[in-house]
Amino acid sequence: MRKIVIAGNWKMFKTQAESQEFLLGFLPYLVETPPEREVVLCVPFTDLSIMSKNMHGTRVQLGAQNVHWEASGAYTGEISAPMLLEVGVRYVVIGHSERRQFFGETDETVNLRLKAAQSFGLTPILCVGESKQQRDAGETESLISMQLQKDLVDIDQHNLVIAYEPIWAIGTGDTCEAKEANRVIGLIRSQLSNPDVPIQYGGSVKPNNIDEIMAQPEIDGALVGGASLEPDGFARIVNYN
Ligand SMILES: O=C[C@H](O)COP(=O)(O)O
Repeated sequence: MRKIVIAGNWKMFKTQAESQEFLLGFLPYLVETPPEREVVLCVPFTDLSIMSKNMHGTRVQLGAQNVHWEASGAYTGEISAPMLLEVGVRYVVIGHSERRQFFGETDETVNLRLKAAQSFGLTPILCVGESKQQRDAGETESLISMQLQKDLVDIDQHNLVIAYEPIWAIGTGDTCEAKEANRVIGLIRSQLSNPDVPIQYGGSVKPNNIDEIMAQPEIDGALVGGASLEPDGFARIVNYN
C-alpha cells in the first residue's frame, strides 16, 4: 500500500507570527484527517524552530524547502541537513522548478542535495515537471525521463517522495487535468526501481479540485503552494473526500 503525503509548500511566505496564527487555525481540523495520511508543512527556514516547537505532539511533520549537499562549510546563505535535523525537520523539498529556474539548480546539484538529505535521514520531496514550451513541443515525457535519470543516480528509492509539478500549472490556476496528471505520474512510476514511491501532483491544487485529483489511481498526494497558506483551505485539501 503506497503512502499518501499531502504537503504544503509555503515558499517565501509567512513570518513567525503568521506561521503561529496559521497553526492555531489549522490544527483543530486534523481530528477529521484519516490517520494514514501524512501531513507536512514545508516552511521558510526562519519559521522552522518555532513551528517545530508548536507542532510537537501533533501529527504534522515539518519540512524545509532546500538543503545544501555539504554538512558544513564556507557556503554563505546555505543550510545543511544536520542543521535541519536539529530543529526537527523530517522532509525537504529538492529541485523545485523555482529553484531550478531562478537559482541555477541543475540535475547535478539536485542529485547532490538528494544524497545529502538521505544520508542524514531526511525524506526528500523531489520535484520534476515540464514547462509550457516543452509540453507544447511534445517533450514532456522525454524531459521528465531525463530529469529522473539524472536526479536519481545512487538515490535510495525507499526514502523518497516525488512531486510531478508541471511548471505551467504552478501558481496559475491552470491545473493539469487530473487524468493527464495521472498519466504522467504513471509514466514516472514505470521508470522507478521502487514502484511504491509516493508520487504527488503539484500545480494549482485547490479545495475545489483536490477530490478529483486524489481519486486518480496513480496519485499519492499533493504538493500545495498558494492554497496551503490559508488554514481552512489547506484543511479542506488535507481532509479530501
Ligand atoms: O510547491 C508547490 C507548487 O509549486 C504549487 O504551487 P501552487 O499550488 O501555488 O500552484
